[in-house]
Amino acid sequence: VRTIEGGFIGTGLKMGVVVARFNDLLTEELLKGALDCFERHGVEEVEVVRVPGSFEIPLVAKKMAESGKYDAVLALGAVVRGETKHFDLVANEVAKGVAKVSLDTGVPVIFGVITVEDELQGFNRAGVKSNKGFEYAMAALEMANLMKKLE
Ligand SMILES: O=c1[nH]c(NC[C@H](O)[C@H](O)[C@H](O)CO)c([N+](=O)[O-])c(=O)[nH]1
Repeated sequence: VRTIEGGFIGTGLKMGVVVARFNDLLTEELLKGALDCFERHGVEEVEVVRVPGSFEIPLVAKKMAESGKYDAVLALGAVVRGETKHFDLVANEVAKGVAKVSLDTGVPVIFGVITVEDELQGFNRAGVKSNKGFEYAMAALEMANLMKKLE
């Protein structure tokens, strides 16, 4: 049986990150975790693009993926139910949009948008208990390497 897996070595990989400014107390922490992960795995080329909110992520992720400049695109955002009545709308649209971009372009786009009830839950995921940004960056490394192996 031959199993194919993507490793976590980042040298030679080009990573794109699109991060929402909305709830930036949370998203900047997610970004810090992701950049720490990339750096510690040897990624030398990372470009960070900021958008107003998570709803804008899919369009910019598509533009980045289509540019052919990145081995993977990491989408970071935080949708907090407490603040918005249209929590589900934003969260669902972003998830659907990110998945579509990935399939349409063939570039891994990692869904790193935390959807939480309130800011405290958000902080728990953005560094207090764990940093989901680091974890999502690991998925980006694995997928970037895996796609190269499947070529
Ligand atoms: O990233 C977020 N954007 C949010 N809204 C802004 C949205 O992403 C767009 O930027 C805005 O609708 C303009 O298109 C949020 N809320 O509404 O609460 C949120 O919790 N998180």
